[in-house]
Amino acid sequence: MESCLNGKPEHHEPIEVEDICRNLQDEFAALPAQVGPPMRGGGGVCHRSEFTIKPPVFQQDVSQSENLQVYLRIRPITAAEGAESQSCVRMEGSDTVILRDPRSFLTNRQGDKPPPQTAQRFTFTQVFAPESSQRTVFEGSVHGLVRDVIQGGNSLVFTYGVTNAGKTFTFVGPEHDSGLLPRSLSAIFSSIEGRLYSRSDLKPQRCRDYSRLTAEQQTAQITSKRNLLRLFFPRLTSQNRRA
Ligand SMILES: Nc1ncnc2c1ncn2[C@@H]1O[C@H](COP(=O)(O)OP(=O)(O)OP(=O)(O)O)[C@@H](O)[C@H]1O
Repeated sequence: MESCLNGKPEHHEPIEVEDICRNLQDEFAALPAQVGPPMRGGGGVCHRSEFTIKPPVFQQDVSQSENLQVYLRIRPITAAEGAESQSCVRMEGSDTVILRDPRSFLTNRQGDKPPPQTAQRFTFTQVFAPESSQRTVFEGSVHGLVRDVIQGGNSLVFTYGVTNAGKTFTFVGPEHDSGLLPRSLSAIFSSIEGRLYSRSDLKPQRCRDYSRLTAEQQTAQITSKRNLLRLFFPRLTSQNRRA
């Protein structure tokens, strides 16, 4: 840990991607073999009617009143991933998911006897199902934070997940179905509509401070901004001059 914090971790042997994959699978199976209460498979997602649940390894029990809120969005399974992948993830209420060991599906494909069904339970502030719309995710997660920011609060929002998990889709989204960032900006700009200061005699300084400009300083500012625009967008500014 120390070497990670102080700089690049030292690797004595080359790490191969295949090794990492194998290790992760072993980790899944190497949990303490404590058997939890049997659970009825509901919603038609689980193939078996019962399976054992191992004790949670990551129980992030985050209440709304805490500063840190962790949301999980499950994206729809793609055709390439196959419908059977859907069976790996099952929602239990609005804040919990059950993950099943994917090896059981792989072994089934090869015709071997499937290993005992094992699962892990993860709890979040809220879990969004694959069919959740961008609007539902925004209103259920970030909307309240944006309101706080408009009132002067501070918030940090980030997405975290493996490649192809849906981070960009959730954060930015396609043009016709915008994600968290455009929705947040739209809420912020709507909130200041009609309250914009239209004169150009204030100049922001550092973070929160500002200075009032004299008439000469305003002229100098306007000239320097026009020059910059001409430099970067010569065609646009010459069209404006003609109009
Ligand atoms: N909720 C969703 N509904 C429909 N399609 C989705 C959803 N989430 C992700 N996708 C699709 O899944 C694919 C991967 O999503 P995305 O590019 O957002 O992943 P990512 O986590 O940003 O990946 P990377 O880290 O590699 O950039 C994209 O084709 C995206 O359109």
